Amino acid sequence: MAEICKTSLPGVLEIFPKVFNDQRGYFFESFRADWLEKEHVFETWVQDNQSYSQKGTVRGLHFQREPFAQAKLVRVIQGKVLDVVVDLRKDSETFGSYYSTIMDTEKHNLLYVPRGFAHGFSVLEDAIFVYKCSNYYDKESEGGILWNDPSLQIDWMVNDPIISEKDTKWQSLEEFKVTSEGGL
Ligand SMILES: Cc1cn([C@H]2C[C@H](O)[C@@H](COP(=O)(O)OP(=O)(O)O[C@H]3O[C@@H](C)C(=O)[C@@H](O)[C@H]3O)O2)c(=O)[nH]c1=O
Repeated sequence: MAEICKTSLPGVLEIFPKVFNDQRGYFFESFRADWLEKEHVFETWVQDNQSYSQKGTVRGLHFQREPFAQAKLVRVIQGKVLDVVVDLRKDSETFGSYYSTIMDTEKHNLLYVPRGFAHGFSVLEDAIFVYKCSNYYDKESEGGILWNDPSLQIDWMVNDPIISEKDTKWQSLEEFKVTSEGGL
């Protein structure tokens, strides 16, 4: 059975599947609804996404606003990333804190990211990143926080990252707090 671990941010779960290795290769269960149900999380996943990124890329930090807010269940199927989530939930005791973890194809770990978090990752080895979303993509609902926000002090473990133009223009956490009246 997979190991379901609470993290430093209430609601964020890290999942370590049981991997069966033998002379052919490996087998593991990559998704089970009951992993989350045991933690009283009930999601209907409606969209799966896949991206490929070169080593040195940073994508993030992204969220969608209500009514298109998304929970995500993320993992890598090739390569290695540093996955990062930032708590943007209004009135959360951990508002403005982040959790990061290395995701790779040895541990095959997954991260459950609830609504109300910004999410991003940096690419430590060329990576295929896949994730389930609990709501559909909606361009108008997209939001973000600057990946290198000075108050977050995230160590992304990459220098001079490859980044989209869009991701250079998000708000700082301070600006976000003001414009969102304290959070998501
Ligand atoms: C996310 C997304 C993008 N797109 C389109 C929009 C755009 O033209 C192209 C690339 O989009 P982006 O640059 O936003 O892709 P990307 O930077 O990979 O965006 C993703 O980043 C990670 C960190 C997340 O957490 C995701 O939720 C998502 O925001 O794909 C969709 O059609 N559907 C989607 O669900």
